Amino acid sequence: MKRIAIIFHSAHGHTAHIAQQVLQGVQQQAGVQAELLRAEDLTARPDALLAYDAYILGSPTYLGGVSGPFKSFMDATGRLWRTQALRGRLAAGFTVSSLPAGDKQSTLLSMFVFAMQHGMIWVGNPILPEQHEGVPYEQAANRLGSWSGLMAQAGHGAPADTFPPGDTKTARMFGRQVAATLLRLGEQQVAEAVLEG
Ligand SMILES: Cc1cc2nc3c(=O)[nH]c(=O)nc-3n(C[C@H](O)[C@H](O)[C@H](O)COP(=O)(O)O)c2cc1C
Repeated sequence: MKRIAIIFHSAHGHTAHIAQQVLQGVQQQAGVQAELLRAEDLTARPDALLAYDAYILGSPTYLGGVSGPFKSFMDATGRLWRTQALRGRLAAGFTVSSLPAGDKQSTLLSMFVFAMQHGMIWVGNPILPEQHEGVPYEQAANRLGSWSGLMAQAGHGAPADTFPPGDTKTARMFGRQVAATLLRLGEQQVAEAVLEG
C-alpha cells in the first residue's frame, strides 16, 4: 500500500475544505492511502515525512506566497534536505485564495522549488478546462486553468465549504491523479529494478 501525506495550513477553513476534497480523490484510487496532516504539527516533527511515498502540499495564498505557518513547515525540513532523505518521492501542490488570479501561481512555484530542492518528482494537474466543452464556468473542472498545480478560489467572506462546484470537482480529480501517478511510478520502479537484475 502506497502512502500519501496531504500537508496543509488553513487559518479559516477554506484550504482545509479543499484538502478534504483532495483526500476523497485519493481514496477513489485502490492501492493508495492518504492522511491529512497539519503543517503546524509537522513543523515540530518533520521526520514523520519519511513514512510517506508522496506529498500533496496545500497552503492559502498570502501576499502572493505560502502562508507563514506553511513556510515554517518547509523550513523545518532543512535537516532532511541536507541528507536528501526525501529524494525520488512525489510531490504536488494546491493553493486557495480569494481572487481569481490573486498571484496563486507564485505559491505553487514556491512549493515546486521546495520539492525540487528535496529531489522530489513534481506531479501537475493535467485536466483540460471543461468550460471549453460547454460546461458552465462555475461547474467546470480546472476552470481557473492551472496545470502546475491545483488552484481553488474562495469567494471573499464566503463560508469555508462554499466553493464553486468546479473547484471541488477539480480537487477530487487532482487527488486521484496524484494517487494514480504514484501507482504507475511504483510499477515502473519495480520494472527498472528487474531490468537491473
Ligand atoms: C495575510 C493575507 C494575505 C492574503 N493574500 C492574498 C493574495 O495574495 N491573493 C489572494 O487572492 N488572496 C489573498 N488572501 C486571501 C486568502 O488567500 C483567502 O482568504 C483564503 O481562502 C484563506 O484560506 P484559509 O481559509 O484556508 O485560511 C490573503 C489573506 C490574508 C489573511
